[in-house]
Amino acid sequence: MTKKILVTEDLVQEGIDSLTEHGYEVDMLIDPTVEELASAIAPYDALIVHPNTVVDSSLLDAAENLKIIGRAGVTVDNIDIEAASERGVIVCNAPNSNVISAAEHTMALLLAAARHIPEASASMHEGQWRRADFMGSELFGKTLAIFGLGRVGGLVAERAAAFGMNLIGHDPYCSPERALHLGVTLYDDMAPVLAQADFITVHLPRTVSTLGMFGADEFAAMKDGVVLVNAARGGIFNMDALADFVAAGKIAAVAVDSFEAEPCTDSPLHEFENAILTPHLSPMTHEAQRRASTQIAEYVEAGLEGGMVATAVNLSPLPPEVFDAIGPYVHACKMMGSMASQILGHTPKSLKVELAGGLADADPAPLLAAVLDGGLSYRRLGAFSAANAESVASQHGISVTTASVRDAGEYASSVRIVADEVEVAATLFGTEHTPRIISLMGYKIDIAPATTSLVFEYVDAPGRIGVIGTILGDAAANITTMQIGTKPEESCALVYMNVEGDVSEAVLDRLRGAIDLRNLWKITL
Ligand SMILES: NC(=O)C1=CN([C@@H]2O[C@H](COP(=O)(O)OP(=O)(O)OC[C@H]3O[C@@H](n4cnc5c(N)ncnc54)[C@H](O)[C@@H]3O)[C@@H](O)[C@H]2O)C=CC1
Ligand SMILES: O=C(O)C(=O)COP(=O)(O)O
Repeated sequence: MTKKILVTEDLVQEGIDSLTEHGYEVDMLIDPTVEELASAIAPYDALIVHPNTVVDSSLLDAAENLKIIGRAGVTVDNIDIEAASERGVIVCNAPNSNVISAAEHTMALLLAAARHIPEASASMHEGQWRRADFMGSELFGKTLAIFGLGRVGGLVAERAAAFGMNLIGHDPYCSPERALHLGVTLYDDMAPVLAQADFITVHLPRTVSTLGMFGADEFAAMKDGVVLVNAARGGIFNMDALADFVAAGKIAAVAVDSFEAEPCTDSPLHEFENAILTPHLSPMTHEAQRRASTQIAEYVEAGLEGGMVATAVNLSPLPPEVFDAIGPYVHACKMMGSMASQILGHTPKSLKVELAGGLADADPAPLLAAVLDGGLSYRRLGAFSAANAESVASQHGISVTTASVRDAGEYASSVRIVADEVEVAATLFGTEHTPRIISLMGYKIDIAPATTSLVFEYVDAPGRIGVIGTILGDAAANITTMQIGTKPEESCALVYMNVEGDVSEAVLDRLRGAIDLRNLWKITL
C-alpha cells in the first residue's frame, strides 16, 4: 500500500518531489488549525512540520498510523518528544540545514547594530544625509561573549574570530578542547562573562534553565554600552526588563530575530530605534530552506523504510533481529553510562565500549548510544540513536571506540565501558535480565544496583564497615545489600552498598572524616 506523508508548513518543492518520485503520496495541509490537523492525521505514516505545527500527545493519539515526524529545520521544541517516543514514533530533524544561515544572520545583526545600518538606511529613505548621527564602532578588538557553543555558537565563534574579536563564552556542556579549538575562553559562571563583554550573542536552546536567563540582574551586570543579539529562541531575554535597560541607555543596541510567540507584531522593543527586529530571518535563505527540504525528505524516507534515521532525536526502534541480540542490555548500558558520569563528574574525553562473550558479534552502536544516553541525559533535545551516537559524541568532544572479545570469563556475556579512568562492567541475570555490576574501577564485585548506592574505596583494614554502618545507622539510612571487592596487591577494597533513606552531604562528610577514604561516591540511578 502507498505510504502517506502529510506536510503542514511551507517546504521547498525539491524535497516533496523526491518523496513523490520514490512512490509516496504527499498531501499538503498548510497551517491547519489544531482541530483540522487532528481530524486529518489518522491515515498518515509520516508528518513533516516546520516550527509552527504543535505536535502534542493529543495529536499523537489521533495519529494511529504515524511512524515518523520530520522537522524541516533544527529545533524540535514544538514536538512532544517523550510522547512520540512512548508511541514508538521517530522524531528527526535536519540539524545542519540552517546553522550556517543562522550564524551569518547573527554576524549581520552584530555588524548592523555596531554600524547603525537600519537607522541610517531609514534616514536615507526619508531624504536625509546624517553621517555624524551614526558614528559606529568596530568589531575588531572587542570582546564578544557567546552563550551556547553548540553548532551555531561554534560557527559564530569562527566568524567573529576572523573579525579579530576576543571570544569568551559560557556553556557548561562545552568541552575545554572544543573551546580551545574555537579560541573561546570559557567561564563556568555567567558573571565574569557579563562583566567583560562588549557584544553578547546567545545560541541556546529554549529550556527551563534558559527561559528568562537574561533578566534585570543580568542586564545590570553588563558593561555600559553593550550590544545584545538573540537569533536563537524567544524568551531567553526578558523583553520587559530589556526594554527598561534600552530606554535607560545602558544597552546601546539590541538585535532580536526570534520571539517567544510568533508571528510577533508588537513587543516592548518595537518603540526603540536602536532595537533591530527581524522576523525570524536566520533560516530564511534559499540554501538553508533547500537543505531543510531535501534532508528531511531523505530522513523521513529512511524511517518509513525501516532504516536507521541518522538524525533521529529519540531512539529509533531497533530492527527485531538486532533487538533480540542486544535489546536486554540497553537498560544496563544506560545505567553504566549514568554511573560512570556520576563517578567522573564531567563529560569524559574518551569512551570505550567492549562487548564480550555472546555479544561479541553484535552491532555495538545501539549499546554505545545507550551508554551515551545514560551519561549525557541532561540534553533535553537530542537523545542518542544508534545512527547518530558517534557523531553526537564527537560534538561533545568524546572520542569513542568499540571492541569485542570472545571470552566473557565466568559469564555468558557482558558489556564493559571505560570512560576516561572510570571502568564499569555489567552482565544480565536470570529470566528478568536484571543488570548486575560485575566490575567497578577494576574491582571484581557482583551486585544489582539499587536507586541509591554508596561506593567506598579505601585502604583495607578491619573495622571499616562497622564505622560506615554506625554512621549510616545514626542517619537512619538502611543498608539493603552490599558487596566488597578487593585488590590485595594494593591493599585496597571497594564496597558497593545499596541504601534506603536520605544520605545527605553532611552524612557523606561524616563518612569522609571517619575513615581514611580514597574515594566515596553517591550514585543515584
Ligand atoms: N533562528 C534560526 O534560524 C535557528 C535557531 N536555532 C536556535 O539556536 C539555538 C542553538 O542551536 P544549535 O547551535 O543548533 O544547538 P546546539 O544544541 O548545537 O547548541 C546549543 C548549546 O547550548 C548549550 N547550552 C544548553 N543549555 C545551556 C545553558 N543553560 N547555559 C549555557 N549553555 C547551554 C549546549 O551545551 C549546546 O552546546 C537553539 O535554540 C536553536 O533552536 C538553531 C538553528 C537555526
Ligand atoms: O531550525 C530552527 O531552529 C529555526 O529556528 C529555523 O527556523 P525554522 O524554525 O526552521 O523556520
